Amino acid sequence: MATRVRPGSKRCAVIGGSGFLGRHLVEKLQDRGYSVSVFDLHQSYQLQGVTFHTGDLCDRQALLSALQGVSLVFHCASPAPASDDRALFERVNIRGTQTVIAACIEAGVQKLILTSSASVVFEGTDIKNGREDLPYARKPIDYYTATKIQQEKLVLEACDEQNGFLTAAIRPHGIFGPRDPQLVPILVDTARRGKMKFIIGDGKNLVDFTFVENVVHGHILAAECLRPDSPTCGKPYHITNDEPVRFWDFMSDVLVGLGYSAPRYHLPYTLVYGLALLLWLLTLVLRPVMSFKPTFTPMRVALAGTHHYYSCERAKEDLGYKPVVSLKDGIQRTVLSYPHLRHGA
Ligand SMILES: NC(=O)C1=CN([C@@H]2O[C@H](COP(=O)(O)OP(=O)(O)OC[C@H]3O[C@@H](n4cnc5c(N)ncnc54)[C@H](OP(=O)(O)O)[C@@H]3O)[C@@H](O)[C@H]2O)C=CC1
Ligand SMILES: CC(C)CCC[C@@H](C)[C@H]1CC[C@H]2C3=C(CC[C@]12C)[C@@]1(C)CCC(=O)C[C@@H]1CC3
Repeated sequence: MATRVRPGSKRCAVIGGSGFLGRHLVEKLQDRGYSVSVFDLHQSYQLQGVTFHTGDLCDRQALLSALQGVSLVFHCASPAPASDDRALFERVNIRGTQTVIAACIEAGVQKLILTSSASVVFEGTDIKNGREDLPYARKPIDYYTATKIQQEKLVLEACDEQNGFLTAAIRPHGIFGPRDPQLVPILVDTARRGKMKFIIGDGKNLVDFTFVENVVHGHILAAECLRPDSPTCGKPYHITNDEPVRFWDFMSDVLVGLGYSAPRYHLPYTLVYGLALLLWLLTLVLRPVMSFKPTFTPMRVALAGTHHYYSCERAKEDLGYKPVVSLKDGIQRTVLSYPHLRHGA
């Protein structure tokens, strides 16, 4: 094991710091006086005072050189769920996370905070105010989620108070905000192709959407509360906006805010889910000869048509968490940040 980094040092590294959440985290950490470095496949921006290391997190040597002198690591890298690439998820989220843990220990890092996902307990059926003690999904809804479960277990099991290596996991849900490459762009693309006319199910299902700055806030609180003997050691925390909202109201607010029409016509959930499943199976069969990516995947349909919202009581109690941006303000700031996606732009 390397020489231990001075306890209380404010040197941290963000693995995945070029991504959507990672970059917001880097910016806030810098504001709070941390000295920050980024480890990612690529460098997507420049920020004075931030050092970038490009490399693959599965490469232990590359990680080791990036982690020298770092006391706190945030691991928020993952292949995008939309890639639906089982081998890639297993390589990066499972074996890569084992490499991250080993490199952290070897470099003398003291704290590791993982960005997990609230979806680790979601099996495609209703979850209302779910707490962290719900069992992991036995039948995860996709490969992405299956590997996020393994990843979270690895990180939490690595927590070793005796040897001074402390870990915790943040489970956000439905992150949105400026620069998100996923939720708003996919929504707008679907609307532009005339496919956002339908509501899947009765439209009354409640879901958590979490403004990115609240997710960042949860990560930093977890890192700062993670001390030997603190209740945070080895624990997962739901971090949400604490304002469950009807999935279709949220979608409509974003669409209308950007000048598109809200979906109006209802389609039965089981019909759409069945069709999405058929289409997904077809993409698997046809993959050797052609590749296409359906908009309505079984995972998206399940997310769009069921209740799934989570209690963040544990984060409130252990971390003193409270959302810093309301859902209404978050939606407004998000909509304003995408002028190029406005209707007619
Ligand atoms: N967005 C959401 O709604 C939710 C996200 N999460 C989790 O939050 C985290 C961040 O997600 P988000 O910011 O949305 O995702 P992004 O894709 O924007 O960011 C992930 C970053 O990790 C990088 N990366 C991927 N593979 C590797 C690798 N092998 N080595 C080094 N870097 C790599 C990506 O590079 P590249 O772009 O080149 O692939 C990207 O820069 C993820 O762990 C995700 O599972 C959890 C719940 C909800
Ligand atoms: C086409 C429409 C039915 C839906 C368009 C919006 C969706 C792209 C998003 C709605 C909920 C989002 C979500 C995620 C990705 C984007 C959505 C499906 C995650 C799967 C991202 C990664 C996670 O860990 C969980 C997220 C749940 C919510």
